[in-house]
Amino acid sequence: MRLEKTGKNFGQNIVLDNVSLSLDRGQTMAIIGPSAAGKSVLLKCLAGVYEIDRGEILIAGKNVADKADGNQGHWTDKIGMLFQQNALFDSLPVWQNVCFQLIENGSLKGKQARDKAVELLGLVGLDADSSILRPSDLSGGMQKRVGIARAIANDPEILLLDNPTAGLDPVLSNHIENMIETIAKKRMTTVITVTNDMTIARTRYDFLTMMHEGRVYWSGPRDQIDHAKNPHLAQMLSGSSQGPISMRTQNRGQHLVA
Ligand SMILES: Nc1ncnc2c1ncn2[C@@H]1O[C@H](COP(=O)(O)OP(=O)(O)OP(=O)(O)O)[C@@H](O)[C@H]1O
Repeated sequence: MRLEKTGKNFGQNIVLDNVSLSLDRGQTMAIIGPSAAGKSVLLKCLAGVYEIDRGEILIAGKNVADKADGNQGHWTDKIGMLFQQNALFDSLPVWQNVCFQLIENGSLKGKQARDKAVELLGLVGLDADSSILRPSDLSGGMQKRVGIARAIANDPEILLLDNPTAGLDPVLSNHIENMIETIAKKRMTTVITVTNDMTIARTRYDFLTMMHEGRVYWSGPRDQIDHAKNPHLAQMLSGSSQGPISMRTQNRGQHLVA
């Protein structure tokens, strides 16, 4: 999977600017960065939720962003995504949420789908009883795990996770990160995870990328992190309020702290 000089605007707001990244199958990458850096938009562009305005998204060598080329096909079927707000349907029980895509495309129905959902829920530490509940009956952490179970339901080649451990206790976070690692290594799934947990970012993924104001500020393998001489990265990893990254309002350039 490769992003080549990818760009995305919302009106006048340049949200992704010249983003180039590359991962081989089975490799994993954590993406960090301050609020509004473009992390979620990057994942959504990769998942086909948003179209990019510039550059290329290459999957298995094909530019899937180039509609004219007829390359798009069903590439989004190869992608599983956990959205930041989970995006679960409250009108459906948990098991139908988990197997939503498989039910929709006719791969599974009825008891088969329910059994598959229970199996997937087990992987994320939820018991079978939770499968018949509505998402709103679950705690925030449980909803997050249902979202992860849904993201892996179609055995994706590329797994995109927007803050998978947000709101989870350390034991569960560890369990989820172990599961992500196992999926990546055993199924050769490429994983890109946006996270605010700096320990997870620097220890659990093959590569780390830091974004800031829509650009890649630093990207490299895990063993290079401690040698990086990038003040943005150093500040982000240490969580210091002193440094080049200042607190910003929603609008680019308007700083709360100079
Ligand atoms: N659908 C949209 N329409 C207009 N602007 C958007 C849309 N989605 C995101 N943006 C803008 O794109 C920028 C990047 O947003 P994004 O959600 O990618 O940030 P982020 O790095 O994930 O931040 P956070 O860590 O706070 O979730 C922000 O300025 C945001 O307001």
